[in-house]
Formats: sequence, C-alpha cells, structure tokens
Amino acid sequence: MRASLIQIAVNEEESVDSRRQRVAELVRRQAGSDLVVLPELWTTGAFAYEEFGREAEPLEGPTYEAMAKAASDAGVWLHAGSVPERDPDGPLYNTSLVFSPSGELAAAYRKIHRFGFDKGEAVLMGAGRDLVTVRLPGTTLGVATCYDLRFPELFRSLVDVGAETLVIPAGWPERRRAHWTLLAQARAVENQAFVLACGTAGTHAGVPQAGHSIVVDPWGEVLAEAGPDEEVLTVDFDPAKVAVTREQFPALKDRVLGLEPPRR
Ligand SMILES: O=C(O)CCC(=O)C(=O)O
Repeated sequence: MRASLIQIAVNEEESVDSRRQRVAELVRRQAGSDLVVLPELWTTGAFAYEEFGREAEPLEGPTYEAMAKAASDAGVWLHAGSVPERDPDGPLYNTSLVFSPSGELAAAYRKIHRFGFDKGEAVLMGAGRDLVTVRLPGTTLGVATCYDLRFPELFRSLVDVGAETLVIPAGWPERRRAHWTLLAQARAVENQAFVLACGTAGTHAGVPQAGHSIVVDPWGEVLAEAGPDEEVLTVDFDPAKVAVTREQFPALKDRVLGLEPPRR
C-alpha cells in the first residue's frame, strides 16, 4: 500500500482560497498512491482562532467539494485532514473528512479532545463523541486528530473496533515536537498498528509548526519522517504486518480490564 502525507505549509500570506486550490492540485499529483493524508485545519491553521468562525464551513462546503473532486480526479482514498465545520444546529467542530476514490464521503470525524484548556479550540468548538473507522481494501483506518494523540484510551478503543492503521492529521507546534514523535511511536507500539501522522509546516498566528510528519510501523520502526518544511512524504507499507505482529507478539491479548480500585 502506498500512502502520501502532504505536509502543507500554512502561512498567513496565502489566502484560504488559494491554499485550497493549491492543495487540491497537490492531491491530484498523488495519483498512483492508494491513500493521501492531509493535516488538521489546514485552511485556517490550527492556532488561528479568530479565523475559525470566519472560515467555518457546512460539512459539504467548499473544502468538501474541492477535496471530493481531487480524490476522484486522482483515484485515491483521501483523508482530507480537518476543517472548521459549522453545524447549522450546534457549535463549530474540528471535523475530518475521508473520501473514497470515487469522491464519495466515506467518513466524517469530529475531534474528541479539544486543545487549549480554557481558550482556543477548547472553548470555540464542540467535542465529538464518536469513534470513526474506515474500511479500505487491505486495512481499516482508525481516525484521530492532533491533541487526541495524547489520549491512549482513544486509540485502544479504535483498536477494539478493528483499527489497524491509525491516521492522525495535526497542526502540532514546533515547541512540543519531541512529544509528537514519541507519542506517534508509542501509539504504534502499544496498539501494534501503523501510525500515519501528518502535520503542518510554516508559521501561523505566531506559532511555528513542527512539520516532521511521520509513518511508524506496528513494531515502532519509523518508516519515513518529513523535515520541517512543506513536503510530500510517500511511503510503501504492507498492511498485513499488523496481523503478523499481533500474532507473533500477542501482547494485546494479555490486556487485563476492569481492575479493582485500591482497598482502604
Ligand atoms: O498536544 C499538543 O501539544 C498539541 C495539540 C494541538 O496543537 C492541537 O490539538 O491542535
């Protein structure tokens, strides 16, 4: 299976419209890959809080339209990263869109863990509640977004519903790049799954982005890692390695659930 992670540079000098067109063209150029992955909130930037409301789109908005077409033009599965979604009956959501090679929406995932503590996304957006997996020929994707990476129980739940390849679009800041790399490897090792983690490059809202998108195999080996700038990271991997790893080193079978609290 060939995956291409497009680590988009999100800078304020470029308008959202031109970035959308540029990214659609970049997706089209990945014809021949099976799966293309984009980062989190690449239209606005994950830290451009004032832009969320201004650039929010209905689910089937301009980014949806452009990415559905790009996926079908290229004939690829496209995890189109996330957009600020305006729910007509509710708040904004940080919503990821996954398209099939014919341009049909295969899944939408509303980010569960919102970043910012008492500001930013955590107060501006609503929280998703639903686990999302997508069946592709050869593997099942489990989807999560950026800050979700810090919550291992989410990934365990995805594994419990069949995830074998964990896809994580992000807008991770340079300041915590070490956490990004470490957590991507940890999620791969503990879940015996592939991790495809696609971040942004550039600087927006004064926050330099980490770049360094990364692909990790179920044994924790880094198959490919991007540099700090805009880049397409292409990697070939064998999804069957998940089953082989889980069979040869069956640690997931040794889970002990429902432990008792300490006795007083
Ligand atoms: O957890 C982090 O350090 C970064 C998270 C983040 O930037 C986000 O979820 O947008």
